Amino acid sequence: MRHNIAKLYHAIKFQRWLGKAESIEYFSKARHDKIEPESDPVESDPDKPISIPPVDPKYISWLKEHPSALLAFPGMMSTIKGKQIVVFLDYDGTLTPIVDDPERAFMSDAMRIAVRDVARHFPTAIISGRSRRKVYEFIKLDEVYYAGSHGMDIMGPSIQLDSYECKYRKQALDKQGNEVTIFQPAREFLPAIQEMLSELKEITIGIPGVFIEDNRFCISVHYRHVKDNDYPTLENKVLSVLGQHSGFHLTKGKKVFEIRPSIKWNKGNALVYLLDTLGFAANSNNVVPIYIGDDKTDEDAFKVLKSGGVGYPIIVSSTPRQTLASSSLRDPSEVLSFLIRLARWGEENSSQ
Ligand SMILES: O=P(O)(O)OC[C@H]1O[C@H](O[C@H]2O[C@H](CO)[C@@H](O)[C@H](O)[C@H]2O)[C@H](O)[C@@H](O)[C@@H]1O
Repeated sequence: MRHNIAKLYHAIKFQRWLGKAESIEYFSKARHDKIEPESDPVESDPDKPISIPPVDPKYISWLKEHPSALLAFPGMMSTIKGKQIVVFLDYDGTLTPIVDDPERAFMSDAMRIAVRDVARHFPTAIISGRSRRKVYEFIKLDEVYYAGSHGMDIMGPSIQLDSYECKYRKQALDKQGNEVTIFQPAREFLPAIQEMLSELKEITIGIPGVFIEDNRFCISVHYRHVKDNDYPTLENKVLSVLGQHSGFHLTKGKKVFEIRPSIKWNKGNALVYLLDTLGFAANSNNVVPIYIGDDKTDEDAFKVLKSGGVGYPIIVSSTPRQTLASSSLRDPSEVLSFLIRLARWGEENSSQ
């Protein structure tokens, strides 16, 4: 296992990077994901009669490659027993269903209780594309760590700054008055992000349905409500704003363009940063990270676990998808069942 964690670190060239780096490595050139409109399930109207969808044979065969984490749960736990579990959770599409209005992606009370109960037994972090502040407002739990802006804004365990001197870190107090360390590797991009926000708002004013979300270290341009005819115009306008600012690139999520600083830092790096600052890198032979996420940006974290041969990368999907995850959960309701079981397992095993 120690060898596996070393591989994990090597995979993203982290190796005590935190202690040394004074600047974050930039992409050699701006990388843009291939931009294609994408469909995904949106939470259905609760008043509609329930119809059982036909079983998709492709999904059934995909499940053989990515078995249900619920069915795999007993096997997983028998190998984990005695080791330290650390839980990482994405937000949209994982802890809440995808909904039409990004401002109304509220988490259910049942999910909040399940996440809280998991966090009472295992260190738990949320790693989201949203701003850290926004995701905290949705989750409202003080028991978990938060990494917003796709990992570019982490409020994590307090670390000794003299041994980890770096211009991207600062000490702060959380809402409970506990010392935490804030790590923001894209801090110098903030002025340019504010400029881009104003430019995007102005340039897209004539396109009905566009919603621009300030995620602090990145920007989401939502087009879920944009007419198909207007999509190419919107895409051109977004690319034209991007073209005026060097050091940024575009990725694509669920009906959303995401503009991000071109630094080599993603959800995978955030996962390793949190493991390291939680103190598990030095004593890593007993650590089992579990990461649950539904989107393309979560693949960066899956990749870290897969290449290190450690932990459990779990994708949330009800359709067959190209993924590095080893197992799957169909939707947030299955995520809820998984978290409830995990918390119960933690309860039973902590009292032994
Ligand atoms: O990393 P995540 O926590 O999954 O954040 C990714 C993006 O999630 C949000 O947008 C998505 O969810 C919305 C609410 O369900 C939905 O309306 C939208 O179409 C989806 O793309 C969030 O609003 C974005 O800023 C995040 O980048």
